[in-house]
Amino acid sequence: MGFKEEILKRRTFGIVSHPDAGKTTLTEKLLLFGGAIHIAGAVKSNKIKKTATSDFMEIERQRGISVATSVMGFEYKDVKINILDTPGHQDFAEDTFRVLTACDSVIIVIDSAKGVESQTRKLMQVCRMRKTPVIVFINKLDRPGQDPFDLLDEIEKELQIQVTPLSWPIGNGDVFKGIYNIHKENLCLYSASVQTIQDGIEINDIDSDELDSHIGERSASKLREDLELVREVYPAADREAYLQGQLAPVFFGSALNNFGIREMLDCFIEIAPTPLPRETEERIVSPEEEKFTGFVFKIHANMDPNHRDRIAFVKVCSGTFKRNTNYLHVGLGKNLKFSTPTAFMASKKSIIDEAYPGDIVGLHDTGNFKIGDTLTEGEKLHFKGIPSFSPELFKYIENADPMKSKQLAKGIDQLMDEGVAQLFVNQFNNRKIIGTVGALQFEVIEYRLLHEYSAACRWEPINLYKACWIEALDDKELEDFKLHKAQYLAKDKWGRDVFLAESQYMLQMAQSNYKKLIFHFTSEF
Ligand SMILES: Nc1nc2c(ncn2[C@@H]2O[C@H](COP(=O)(O)OP(=O)(O)OP(=O)(O)O)[C@@H](O)[C@H]2O)c(=O)[nH]1
Repeated sequence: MGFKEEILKRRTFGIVSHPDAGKTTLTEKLLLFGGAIHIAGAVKSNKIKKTATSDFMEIERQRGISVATSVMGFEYKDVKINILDTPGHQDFAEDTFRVLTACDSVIIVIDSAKGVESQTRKLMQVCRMRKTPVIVFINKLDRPGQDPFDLLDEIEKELQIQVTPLSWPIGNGDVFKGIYNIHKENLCLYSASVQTIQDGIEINDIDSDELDSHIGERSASKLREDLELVREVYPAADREAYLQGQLAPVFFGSALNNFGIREMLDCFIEIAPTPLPRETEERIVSPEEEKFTGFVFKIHANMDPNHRDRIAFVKVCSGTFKRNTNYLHVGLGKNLKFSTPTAFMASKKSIIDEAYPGDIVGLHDTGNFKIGDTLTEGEKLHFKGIPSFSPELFKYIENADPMKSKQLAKGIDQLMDEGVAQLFVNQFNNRKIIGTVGALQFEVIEYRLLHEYSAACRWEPINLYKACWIEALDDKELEDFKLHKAQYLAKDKWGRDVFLAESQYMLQMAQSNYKKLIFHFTSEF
């Protein structure tokens, strides 16, 4: 197979959801279609349950598992599909945002009873920023849920995207009868007891009695009414609009019962984008370019505390990645070669000789990589689009063991490279502030510093509302701001100016007093 065909064959996407909506279950069922796994239950959830907050062994164990489940590849109808799994727990949402930067499209799972939840909203915000094509899977139709029209309304309103249903549910909960596949114009009947996947029944004319004979008169007339309304209210499927991130096809089903998934998967391989061009600070890189480029979007620490090595996940953006070949690590300005690059097929890892655009390669790393690093065949490129978000929680980190200050500094450095949390250094007093999305991260950092770096840390409270990246439209105003707010200024890991706002009021005051400064909640603007 030629290089071009290899690219056209690939679809790399992420599955995201609010915890418990059914992401892991859906992933597992998708893998079953690919024949990548043969039994249900083979994919472990990498969820960290709330009850495990202080159970560090559990966290460690989970971290180990999610190395294998972070990336899963499988083939379906001659298409090579790479699924990127994302942590469900919101304390690790930052990790999810970064994984999204390596996806060419996204499937969002929504619980039909709960509708759009907080995490979904946040994740969609990232997709919108990046104009990522999105497919929505409304799950758990076997349980009582909301009216489908209400759900679609909520999705449009809350996620700010137009939708077009491509399948339609017939009832839900105890009276769930199946779905009508609008895309293919056929009927799939649901049976809680029969889990094998049935072929859809072709219904050429939904006004025919045939429909009644399958689902009963009442459901048939309700379905006809619903479909008429669907046609009137929602735009027709439009691949271009989907690819632009403006229109989300919606499917209904039950992941647990493997129902409604094939319909989505068949549509997915038809419409989902092949590997997309990527923006770098210097130029746009097209996947068809001959020379290899890629970037690190995730770093995973290994389980074994005696070996400090980690796995850096690299998304291949262009050209062919080859084993044992020298590549330029642009950040370090140094050539590196990799003798054991790994690919992830379902839950097993294997060493590969080559990888193509769209693929994810795992590289053993002894501390060379940080998130966002670029590898090329010599060109100095910097891939854009790895955002940091203003954390929700902040604490000063202090050294609790003066004999180990070097270890602590190194540990903090490496954990930040991994993207476990964000470090801000206050420019006024030089104190280090760690910002996280959730409380669990502080515990993880403390635990890992101790066990992986033999360093002890202590947390001290700091009263902060937000850390905002400053964009100055006027240098004078920035200077003036820095002079007056010296105590509240910090640098992030990249040396960018950050304003530490103690309260919403303080931020609003800054915004109204300094009109030519823009305060951003994400580092990418
Ligand atoms: N009734 C029903 N339950 C489902 C369905 N899909 C998933 N579940 C259940 O919902 C719960 C959560 O499913 P998971 O797949 O673990 O959810 P998740 O989104 O991966 O959760 P996180 O890993 O926390 O993000 C599990 O108990 C599943 O068995 C479904 O279609 N119907």
